[in-house]
Amino acid sequence: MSEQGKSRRSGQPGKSGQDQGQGQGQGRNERRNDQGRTRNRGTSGGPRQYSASAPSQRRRSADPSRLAAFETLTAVSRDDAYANLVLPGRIAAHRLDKRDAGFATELTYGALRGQGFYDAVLATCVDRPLDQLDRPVLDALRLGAHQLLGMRVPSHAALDSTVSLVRDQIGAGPSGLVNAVLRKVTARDREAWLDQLAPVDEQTGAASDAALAIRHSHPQWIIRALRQSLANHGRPAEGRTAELEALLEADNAAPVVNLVALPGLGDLQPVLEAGAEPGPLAPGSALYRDGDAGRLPGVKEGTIRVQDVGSQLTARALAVVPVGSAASGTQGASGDAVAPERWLDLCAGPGGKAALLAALAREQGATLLANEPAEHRARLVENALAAVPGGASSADAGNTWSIRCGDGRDLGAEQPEAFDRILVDAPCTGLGALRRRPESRWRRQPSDLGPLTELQRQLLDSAVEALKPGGVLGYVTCSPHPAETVFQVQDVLKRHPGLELLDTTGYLTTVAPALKDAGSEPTAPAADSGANSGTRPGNTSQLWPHLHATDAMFMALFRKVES
Ligand SMILES: C[S@@+](CC[C@H](N)C(=O)[O-])C[C@H]1O[C@@H](n2cnc3c(N)ncnc32)[C@H](O)[C@@H]1O
Repeated sequence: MSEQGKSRRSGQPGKSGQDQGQGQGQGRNERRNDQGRTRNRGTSGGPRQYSASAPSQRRRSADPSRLAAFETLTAVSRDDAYANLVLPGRIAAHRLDKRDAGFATELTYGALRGQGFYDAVLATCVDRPLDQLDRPVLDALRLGAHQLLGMRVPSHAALDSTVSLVRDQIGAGPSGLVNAVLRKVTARDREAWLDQLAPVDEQTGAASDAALAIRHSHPQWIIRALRQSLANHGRPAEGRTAELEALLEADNAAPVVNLVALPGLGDLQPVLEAGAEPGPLAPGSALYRDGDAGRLPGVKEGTIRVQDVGSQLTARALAVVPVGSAASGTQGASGDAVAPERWLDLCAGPGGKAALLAALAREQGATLLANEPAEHRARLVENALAAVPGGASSADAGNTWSIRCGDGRDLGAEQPEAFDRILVDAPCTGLGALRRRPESRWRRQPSDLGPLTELQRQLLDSAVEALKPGGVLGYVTCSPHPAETVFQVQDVLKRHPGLELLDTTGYLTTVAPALKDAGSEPTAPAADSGANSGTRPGNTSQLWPHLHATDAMFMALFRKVES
């Protein structure tokens, strides 16, 4: 199989691709190294005050697990790094055992998730605005505050260890300030701080958005968007605030590791024997609660993959929808053999869904083109797909999959009516994955929505053009924000009257019957919400962390009506 234009064979992502990776927290034209740090940022995090002693001398006296957490936080705040990419390297560098690695992980993620609350507390204990503190000092204060107010670390241990860390890593002067501030923090426990800073109405028990923002450590604009989305999805008005709080709490809970065995390639049995439990929702899935999933059999080989169950279900649902008679893969009236189906993953990086789709395509005798514009992310896609035989550069005949490194907005014009199934897993705010990306809620801004929704719209238009008549399109976001989900669906239906919205919930429950059995189907726009024009209940689907223990994935399935 040879792809035209900017298409590249496996292993050779094209030079034409630019990093336009807004997907899940990434900005345009960013480059990240293996540690997840942006390159060439130098010391953009503002002035730093390091002590005069050599790093090797300093490190000797700092507690290694706290040091790993501190280094991760400073990389996040100074270099815009992703904590989940930096932390494993720091854990390895400090040779932390399982227990200490667990402590460092809780400390890092807890401090990042709880930043809204901890900053509100710290602001009352510091004699200047927090943004006037050196960033490493603020990072250390957040680590101290989380130990004092969010973990069961005895106060004296939290205080002493944080002060030593600051003395070793930043200097004696800042350690005095940190000592004084954290002593003030110890004056109240968590509940007392919440009562002071984020009171609830004594009569009604209701909290303002400002109070919820502190109580659950989310920016207010995200709280408003989540409330709106719950309302649009017909969640009962009575108890909606309690439901909103349950959702915010789910965002703050560490997610259980979800695994998937690539169909026809991965064997779940050894993983279950190694301590994983069978996944209750998705076929071929497992949950792992016991440490480093990287050590489980099959994970290194890539046939067992770490992937949120919501993501698994969207890929599987796209694969089961029947395509119309004009598309490939269906038997003609004469019974003649027809061409294999062609599948497209338009926004594939880093390749989670593409790997599952490629394995499903291989089983169904179809082929997959995985497209990604950012070169370094296209390489991640290639790594993800490596476990599936039949890559375009492999000796294997058949070429199950290939990679194109280019802008998905060009693909429709480049290859019109070429694909039977297309996944548009669009770049989005990622508000549905706050559990996994603890820093992203503080990075995202409401102003991100405009460019992202415009890009989603253009990618959808390109996908519609690339879709064969009778073909199936899956639109997916890892966000429940109405502008990225139900309103995007209404708009695409208006722009393309030849698109038919399918029973998405029906297909999701086909691949995950447990969703129905548990009486917990994905939610759909309510009749009176204004978000359902042109749609029926069930024909878009929203999963939720607090209802389904998945990321808040949205999916809408369409078919291009044959002319
Ligand atoms: C939500 S992520 C996709 C996640 C992926 N499907 C997975 O399951 O691993 C969105 C991806 O879209 C890519 N992207 C950004 N701009 C794009 C464009 N113009 N065309 C195609 N993809 C784009 C981003 O780089 C990012 O990798």
